[in-house]
Amino acid sequence: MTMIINESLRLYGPAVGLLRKGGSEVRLGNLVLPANIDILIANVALHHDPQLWGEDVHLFKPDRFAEGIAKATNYNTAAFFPFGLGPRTCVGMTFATTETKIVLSMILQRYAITLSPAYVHSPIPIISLKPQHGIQVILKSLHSDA
Ligand code: HEM
Repeated sequence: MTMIINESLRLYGPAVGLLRKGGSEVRLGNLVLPANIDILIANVALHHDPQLWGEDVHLFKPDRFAEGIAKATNYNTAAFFPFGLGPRTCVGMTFATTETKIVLSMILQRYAITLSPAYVHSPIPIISLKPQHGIQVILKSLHSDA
């Protein structure tokens, strides 16, 4: 389940970018960032970069994470950060992933889920990334008494 959550966060993480404000002028490789610059770090771009993830970057492949995040990213910390990076990293990260696992386990113990033919794949960033037309699924009870 961890692999599935990580792959979902890679392709469809709710936070598509992080905002930072530069203090003083700083040199980053060939770039000189002036003082007081606003910076948008688009993690969504890095999560979809074929140079980091390979030509199948757009495919949903949880197996990428079979040996953990470090191996999946080739030990590149800046390749995958759905919860941010550094001292302001998301304080709800463990809570959010644990809650997701509990809720998914509870649903999957009771229902088989298939995607409805009505579903239209259209992720859209409106503050956070969300499915523009919702996610229509069909739940089939696994228990005859439910
Ligand atoms: C899948 C769910 C979530 C995602 C993808 C997410 C993502 C993020 C990201 C990208 C940041 C900014 C980190 C940075 O600037 O480096 C952040 C900050 C934060 N998140 Fe989350 N978050 C999630 C759930 C939660 C939950 C459930 C809580 C609270 C229970 C939470 C509380 C916070 C707080 C308080 C901050 C600000 C931390 C700070 O500025 O020091 N988040 N989150």
